[in-house]
Amino acid sequence: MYSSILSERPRIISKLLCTFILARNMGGGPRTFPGGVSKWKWKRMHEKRARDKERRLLEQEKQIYQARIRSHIRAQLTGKPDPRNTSHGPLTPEDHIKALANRFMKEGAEDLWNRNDGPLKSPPPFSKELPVTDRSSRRSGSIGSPVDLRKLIPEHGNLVSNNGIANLTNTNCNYVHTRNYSVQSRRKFGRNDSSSAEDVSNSGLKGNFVRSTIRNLVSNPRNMSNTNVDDCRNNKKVMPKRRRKIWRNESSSSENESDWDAEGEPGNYSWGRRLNFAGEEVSGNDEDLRIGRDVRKIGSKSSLGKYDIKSKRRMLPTLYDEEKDLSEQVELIRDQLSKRKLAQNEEQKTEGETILSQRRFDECGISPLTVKALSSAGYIHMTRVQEASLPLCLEGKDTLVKAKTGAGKSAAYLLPAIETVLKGAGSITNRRVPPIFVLILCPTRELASQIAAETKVLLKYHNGIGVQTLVGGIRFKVDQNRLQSDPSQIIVATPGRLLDHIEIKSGISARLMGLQMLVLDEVDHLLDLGFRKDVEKIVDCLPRQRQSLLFSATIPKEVRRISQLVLKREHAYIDTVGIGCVETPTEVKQSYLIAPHESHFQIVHHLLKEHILQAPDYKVIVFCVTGMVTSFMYQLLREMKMNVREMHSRKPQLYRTRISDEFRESKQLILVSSDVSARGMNYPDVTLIIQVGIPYDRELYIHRLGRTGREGKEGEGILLIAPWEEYFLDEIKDVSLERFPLPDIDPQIKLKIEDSIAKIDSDIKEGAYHAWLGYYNSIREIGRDKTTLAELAAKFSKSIGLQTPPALFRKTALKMGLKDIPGIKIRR
Ligand SMILES: Nc1ncnc2c1ncn2[C@@H]1O[C@H](COP(=O)(O)OP(=O)(O)OP(=O)(O)O)[C@@H](O)[C@H]1O
Repeated sequence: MYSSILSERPRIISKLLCTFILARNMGGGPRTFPGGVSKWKWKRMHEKRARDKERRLLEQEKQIYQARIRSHIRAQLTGKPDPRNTSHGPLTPEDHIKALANRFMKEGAEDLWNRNDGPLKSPPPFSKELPVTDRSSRRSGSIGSPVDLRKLIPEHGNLVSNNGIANLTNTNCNYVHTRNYSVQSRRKFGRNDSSSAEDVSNSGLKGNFVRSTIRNLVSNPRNMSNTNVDDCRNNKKVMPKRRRKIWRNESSSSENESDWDAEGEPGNYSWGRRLNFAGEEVSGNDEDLRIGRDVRKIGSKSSLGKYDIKSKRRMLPTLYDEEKDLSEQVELIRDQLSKRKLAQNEEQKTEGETILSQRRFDECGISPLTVKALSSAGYIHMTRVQEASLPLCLEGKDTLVKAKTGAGKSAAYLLPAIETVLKGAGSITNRRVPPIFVLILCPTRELASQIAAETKVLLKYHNGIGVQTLVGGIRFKVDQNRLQSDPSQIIVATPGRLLDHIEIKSGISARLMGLQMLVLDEVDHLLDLGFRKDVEKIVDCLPRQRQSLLFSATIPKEVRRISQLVLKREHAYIDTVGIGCVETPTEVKQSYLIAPHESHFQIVHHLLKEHILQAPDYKVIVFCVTGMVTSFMYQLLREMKMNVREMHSRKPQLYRTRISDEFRESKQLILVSSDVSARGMNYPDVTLIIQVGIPYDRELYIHRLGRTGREGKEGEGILLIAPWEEYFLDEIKDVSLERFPLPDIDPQIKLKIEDSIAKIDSDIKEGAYHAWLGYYNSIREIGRDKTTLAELAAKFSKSIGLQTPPALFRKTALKMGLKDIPGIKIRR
């Protein structure tokens, strides 16, 4: 049985095979096709071609739609020819679309072109948000129907007619699809609008999403729009909003896009949206999600760094609010501060007028006898500088004080000085030499006398306490006798004379060993080159355990530094002027006049005459640059019948003291002075200061001017300079000066002055005028011929009868860029 089956086996197998093969339905077509390809291969090839064609048509559709949009935009700009295309006029929208159709579809485009598909007459439903479209400016004459794609795609008439119309009417999806697609193709191929769809599909559209969409379209064309919309919706589901923002960051190509994006329509998540940062297509399946994650990663804050434009938006609202609150508060505080400052300024102004504070002397803990003396002198309330400095000075602290001229600085150091003496006198036990408890140094004799006089007023009720001056111009022997007969605890001295006493060992050094307080009035001047060495020597002779008080209206930076020579490291600095404020008195009107130096005498005379007319109780100081010029000016004004006095270093001390006292007490008087009266001198109620010629420096200008407007009173200051002295105005540019026009001088007065000058020059002060002119001319010559400086200096010194030229001469020369004058000692 088995053997028969085995023998029959080949036959059975062949029969079965035959049955199986013959039973198959092979279809009616040929088994092979041209080129020897099988039926299946043939079929696949055709399917592929159909897909490609479909894809191409879709691309054309998109590009034509884009062209319509562009054309629409151009339609609005009609009449504005493209500046780049100067040889041709602008195309009409129809021509433009036609040309594009020709370009995209090559053959037969003319026939395919539907004239009714001209520029968009009305936007598609989804283009409501199209911002570039100015509806009012839309051109008429075009037909409003959408592009008839049936004519463009005859082979798939049905398919595309459904889809084309659906695409246009149905949705943002397709529109966005198209736009994004174009973005993508621009990314990939640059701005090559004519790139074929094939190129695009070959190079860029490789994502599953694209493939599945096209496959879907081919297999079931009717579903195209739905498929896309569905896909879009699906995409929306899978794509979180944040990803959309990242996309927006990257795509900056169109304002439309951002608007549409903001709407959040489904179409926003179409093909174009699926680009990664490299511009590659990203599909919507799992792989896409992974890529999407990558996209997120690439676009993360850390990767974008400073280019992350969202970083600002990410600020927590609370933080932002806090910051806003804070800035509002800061503004409020600033506002309040400026108001307070204004109020303070007002207050200061009012206080400045009276210079007095609210604090009384009996509140500050000084001796009742001193308070009594103050009261009888009419001092009840402290001035501002006294209020600020007294507590520290009375504590025994080293202090550097800056306060405006006429602010009451003298009393501010005299009161602690008296207290020091009182304390020191109480602690004396059987000393053989009566100690000097307080030493006050000042630069001029007149100032020393003035300080001593003021001290005496304050010591009125203090028996046994005395003050004595040691100044030049008095016979040395007289000084010595007084020191022996009346050993005072307070000495007011000029540095030169005190040093003389120390050097000849008159016994003063021993007395100075008990010194407890050193005061430097006009400290900036005392520590200036002219005095510094003398001051240093004096300080070296003084005990280290002492209190030092330094006062001035002007304290330049270098003086602050040098003041360490005298002050302890831990000293106090009081500045009642204020940082950035000018030291000149607020109530003084300042002006300047530039005139040739030959006319200065006439101008001074004219100014004085005018002032006398305006202020019957006039009291004027005229400052001149040298003693010689001062003397000459005095002579001239006296010749012109003016009530005038002179004050300069060429006059004997007794005369100077007498004149100083007289001027202090008088009214209707003119004092012509050199700089001996410039600092510290307290001549009450001076109405006008005239400075003829530039002062040595800015500080001297302030001190000269400070002889008026004291105690907050009103005053006036005029600076009269020659044209070459104009450079000085730069040095005082922070001070507000008004320029005066040149006055018209009466020719008769002019003649009279010229006669007087001639008379003085020949009869009274031989050569003085010429010396004065020589001074100016010499300085002018320095500017012209720098090599002759030494000669000029010598000539000038000789011409004015001096051994050495004045400091101003040297300073001016230096300012003009000259080297120092060799071998000539400078005189101050
Ligand atoms: N507490 C006070 N009450 C009233 N008057 C005062 C008081 N203190 C000082 N004075 C007066 O103020 C005027 C100016 O004082 P003082 O000469 O001390 O000024 P200063 O600041 O030293 O000026 P300068 O810087 O020119 O030397 C003087 O006439 C003085 O009598």
